[in-house]
Amino acid sequence: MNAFTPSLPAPLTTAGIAVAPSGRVAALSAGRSEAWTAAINHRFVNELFSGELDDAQLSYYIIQDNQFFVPFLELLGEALVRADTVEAKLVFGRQLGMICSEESGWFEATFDELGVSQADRAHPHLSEPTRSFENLMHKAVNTHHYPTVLVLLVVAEGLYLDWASRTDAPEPGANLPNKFLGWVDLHRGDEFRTWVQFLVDELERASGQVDLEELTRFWNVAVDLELAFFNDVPFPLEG
Ligand SMILES: Cc1ncc(CN)c(N)n1
Repeated sequence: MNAFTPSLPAPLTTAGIAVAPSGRVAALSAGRSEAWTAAINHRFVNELFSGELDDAQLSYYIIQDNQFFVPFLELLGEALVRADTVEAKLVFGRQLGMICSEESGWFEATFDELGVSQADRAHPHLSEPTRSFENLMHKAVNTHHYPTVLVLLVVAEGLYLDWASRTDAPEPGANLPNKFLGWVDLHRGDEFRTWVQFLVDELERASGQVDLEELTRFWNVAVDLELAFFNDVPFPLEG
């Protein structure tokens, strides 16, 4: 990097999440900051913002993401079970309620709008990144280890908050169909930022005495899979 290259925002900071500079989350995120930056600035996100994704591309993405949804719910459920304070359990319970209503509603409305078949909603062919993500989430749930579960939640929610909070994102209420703007809106704003800050703070607190090596393995694979998930959406070759 030369003197004229602006430094890139560190993971989680695009939306103003506070990360202790010498803490565990900063250490975990440092190793995959390039992949994180590549994901939040992906062409998929650019064309979601501009509404240029065609229906086949958006359908491909949401069919796969709908398969991500159930293991993600189970991950949240495991976090609720393993959380060591009542306050944290309440936060997880509220977030479960939100995604089972608002987020699930966006999927259904968008499937209807795009004319996605019942077979593709329920039993699609799973892409390699979707299959690997499912495996990773099941593996994390089966550790029954709160900090490990939190690592996947921080990556999945923090990376989505970061891309949806880019300064070039369409404004709330912009003249853009809900199939695009609705997905952006679900991943930004004060409530979603507060949720991600909670996850980061919980991970910082709960991982204080934990060996970082295993957590780092989960962090790195999760960030790589987020990037692979976007890379998997078919785009015509640029030329
Ligand atoms: C692949 C992926 N990663 C994260 C999110 C946000 N929960 C998501 N919907 N899909």
